[in-house]
Amino acid sequence: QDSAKTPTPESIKAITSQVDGAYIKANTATSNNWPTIGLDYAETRFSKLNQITSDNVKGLGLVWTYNLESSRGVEATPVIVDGIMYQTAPWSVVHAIEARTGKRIWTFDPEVNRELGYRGCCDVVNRGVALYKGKVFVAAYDGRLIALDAATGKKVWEKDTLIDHEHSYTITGAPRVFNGKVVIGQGGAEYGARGYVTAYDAESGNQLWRWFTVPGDPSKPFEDESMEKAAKTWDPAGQYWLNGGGGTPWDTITFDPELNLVYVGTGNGSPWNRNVRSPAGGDNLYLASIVALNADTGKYAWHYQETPGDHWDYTSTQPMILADISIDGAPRKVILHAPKNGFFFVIDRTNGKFISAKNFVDVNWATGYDANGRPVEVPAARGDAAYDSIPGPYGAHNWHPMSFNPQTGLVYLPAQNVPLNLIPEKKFKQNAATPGKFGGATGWNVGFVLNGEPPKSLPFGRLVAWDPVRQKEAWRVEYPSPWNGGTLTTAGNLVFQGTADGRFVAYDATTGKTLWETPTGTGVVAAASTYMLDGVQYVSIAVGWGGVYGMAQRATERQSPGTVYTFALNSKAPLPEFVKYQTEGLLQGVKYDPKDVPEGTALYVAACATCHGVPGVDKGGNVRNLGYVPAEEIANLKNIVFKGPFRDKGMPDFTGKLTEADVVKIQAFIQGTADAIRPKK
Ligand SMILES: O=C(O)c1cc(C(=O)O)c2c(n1)C(=O)C(=O)c1cc(C(=O)O)[nH]c1-2
Ligand SMILES: [Ca+2]
Repeated sequence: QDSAKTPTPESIKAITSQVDGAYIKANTATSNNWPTIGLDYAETRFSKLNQITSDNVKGLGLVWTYNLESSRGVEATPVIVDGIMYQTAPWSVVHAIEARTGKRIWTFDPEVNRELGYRGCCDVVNRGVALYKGKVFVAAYDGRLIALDAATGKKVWEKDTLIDHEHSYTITGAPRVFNGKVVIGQGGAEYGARGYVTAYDAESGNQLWRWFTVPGDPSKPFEDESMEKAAKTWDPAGQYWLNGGGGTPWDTITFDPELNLVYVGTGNGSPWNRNVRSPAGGDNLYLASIVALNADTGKYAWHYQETPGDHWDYTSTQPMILADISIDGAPRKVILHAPKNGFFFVIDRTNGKFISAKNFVDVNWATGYDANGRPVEVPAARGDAAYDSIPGPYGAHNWHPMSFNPQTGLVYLPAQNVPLNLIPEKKFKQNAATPGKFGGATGWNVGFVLNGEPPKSLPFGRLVAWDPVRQKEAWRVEYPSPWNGGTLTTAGNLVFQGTADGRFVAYDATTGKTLWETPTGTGVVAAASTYMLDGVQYVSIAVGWGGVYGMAQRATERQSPGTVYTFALNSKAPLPEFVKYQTEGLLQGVKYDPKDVPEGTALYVAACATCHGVPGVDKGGNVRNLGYVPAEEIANLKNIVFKGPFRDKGMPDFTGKLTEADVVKIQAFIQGTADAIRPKK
């Protein structure tokens, strides 16, 4: 390459210090750069670039790859300005990469204590950085918000954003920056947590405002009027504040420069089960809602609740898109949103008024929405009996970003069903770690027994092209597995998506026809970005299988490290050599007493199942399945469970949480299960 173009700290400083609100707005006119994870403040993920088109995309080839040296889920979209790329990896590690060559500029590891991996429900992922006036902002898994010098990767400031360290708070989301403020939420509502968003001064890190998503302890004063209003929709008999109530805004927070509002997508109830959280019922504001806040003050402006009285982990944290579209002949400023609950929403973003909602997959909890924007519920969905939740808690759409192409008028949406059965827990206790309760030993406490009966719904993964005006599917692509990547759409009439089975694919945006694809080193969950550099259009995607579904499941036999791939027309770099998934045969020969299996089952469900899945039945995702590890490891399980060797990979130390006798029972369950499923000769 032209050495004049090799980035130096001075040149990176000059480039990145230009990035502010005006820059991001100006870039929307050209899409030459990709300065925020969603491309623009509206987070359309629609690029105006059209060098790569549906006619020539078959000539797309690899330019370079960059090894993120990670094994867990990679969820961040690459951010690129003038040849400098910022990408995050698992454990909130930031990489600055030369976009021309794929060479490393710097990396920053916030050194999150790996033993705290279990404090998050859903893999030790990170959804990306925000770039603003020469600084890169990243939220660390352990709750710190960190500002880095974009040129050097050196820390400028760091703030602990957590209100306490007793509840199991973590951060996986990307911060958003606007008007000199950096805003971040957090996760934790599977464990007991109270959600909030906080704005910090981008220069100094000083806290500017904070807004809680749900009311707190009623014996204390309300933080603001919105909390006073919300408290009326909760039943204090549930003592929800002990568990936090939930509403954790763990992903989308979208800034609207035109209306000076910030839209926050709030999370599920904590615990999930409303019958124990708020026994008399109620909407439980502001769970599972879109809430608009004044961007300057953080003051509540309006809300629309997508799932009143959430009962199924139906978060509304899924990425939203701000669009100006014509409905019934009138121009409307809307939010396009597809939360976990399976309905596609069009909301007026000037006032939060419901415009329309339609299910984009089959659902069984509601038959539709009435004219006032309330769901018409199916009573069995809140009953006392075992219930096949469709969508299940993995959502009909999870965090994987969708995109909106104004040329086709279509939204490209990664949809799915992951079957799950919910049995209401009869003797729920706040913050209790009961054997038999999924994740109980590591703090999960949702008020349901999961898969106590085998779910009967069928899994699927699907790319849906959705017309938000007609509320109708235009086309679809079926996949062999749920949990496919986010989407990118372009003026070249293209949709790009990575897949769970390890491919990166380009589709015709109008018809859904497959135009090009390449294999990738592992399953893809993140979304791609595209940008111009020296007159050439590039497409980059970060590949790394994981997230909540990807810890225990897999859909490809490839298991390469997290890797950024960059493509351009007529480029022919060879693909890297892929790493094959290594597995021992089905576990055999560990001695156990069959009488220990029932108790071992309950202990395994509480301590191991969240990450390791079902031994032998699941095949292992980015965390190994214990039915396919060397027999010596299971025979010596206590050496792994107590102060064990995998603590630096995210495994908790179970000292004080399990006893040696418990571990013997868990061994019995693991080997017993492997023996039970072994084909009989
Ligand atoms: O309630 C929460 O606080 C919370 C947090 C997170 C997270 O921070 O990643 C997820 C979820 N919930 C969740 O329900 C979920 O399905 C999920 C998937 C993922 C992922 O990254 O794959 N995170 C989360
Ligand atoms: Ca959740």
